Amino acid sequence: MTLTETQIAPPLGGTLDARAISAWFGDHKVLDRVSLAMPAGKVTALIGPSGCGKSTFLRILNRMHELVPTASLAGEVLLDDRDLYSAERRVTDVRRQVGMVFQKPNPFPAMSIYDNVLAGLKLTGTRASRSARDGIVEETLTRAGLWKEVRDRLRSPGGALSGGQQQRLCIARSLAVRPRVLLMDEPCSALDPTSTRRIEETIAELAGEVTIVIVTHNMQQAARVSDLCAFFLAAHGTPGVIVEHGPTDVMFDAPRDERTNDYVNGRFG
Ligand SMILES: Nc1ncnc2c1ncn2[C@@H]1O[C@H](COP(=O)(O)OP(=O)(O)OP(=O)(O)O)[C@@H](O)[C@H]1O
Repeated sequence: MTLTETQIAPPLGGTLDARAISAWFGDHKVLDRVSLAMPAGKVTALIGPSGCGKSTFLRILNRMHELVPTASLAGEVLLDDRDLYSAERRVTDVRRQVGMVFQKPNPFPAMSIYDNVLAGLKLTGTRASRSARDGIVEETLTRAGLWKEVRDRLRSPGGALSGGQQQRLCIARSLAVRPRVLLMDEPCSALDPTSTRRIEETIAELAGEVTIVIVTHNMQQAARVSDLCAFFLAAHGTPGVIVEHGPTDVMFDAPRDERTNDYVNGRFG
């Protein structure tokens, strides 16, 4: 694939629809028939106590779960009505369309900021002219809220940035391959409050353009950044299920289930 300047406009987010997802590590079942629709351009937060399967569910959404040798799953994940797990679907294509930002910022530390942004494009074999590359770097760093801070030092190593800047660089790197969906697994848990707030602003700016699914333990963060919330729970060694999901304001102000109410108000977990 060769990119031209006209092709670097951001695509609109896609709708993800997970249907009856069960997951195992070996014979340990960790999710039981979890269904969740994650609407295009919205931010969906996955909340719940440790070990209830949120990260596993997230990693199923871009086929990273299958990287674990003992892992298996049942159910289907549709991206705009097409199953990510169908036989004709290439896993590299799935991971390009459904990007991932991890808990710990993981830029290539010795690689320049400029090359870090383009690293995913190189991996997918995408060729681009010099001016198209410059355009992608500026556009994605701008969308990730980092451009103004790094525009004068694009050739500096990614590892020289602060933790919060590194995380925004990783967001820019994810955006450079033009994903329809961005998965974020506790993206702020390694960051200070100021950097956390900056990432939250970035999420707000990206919403609408990209569908975002974020795992967070921080209830204030879930309330601030998400449109929709899903509350996961795994009771007493049983596999994780979604107890309740819906608009974030309802989940926080008027949940239907007492367990949701207790969790969002910090009474367990
Ligand atoms: N690679 C793995 N191999 C075996 N078991 C795993 C693996 N990853 C996760 N598990 C198990 O799957 C279950 C769900 O873990 P998962 O990390 O998805 O939960 P979580 O809700 O994201 O937890 P946390 O909030 O602590 O990150 C746990 O029992 C965990 O021990």
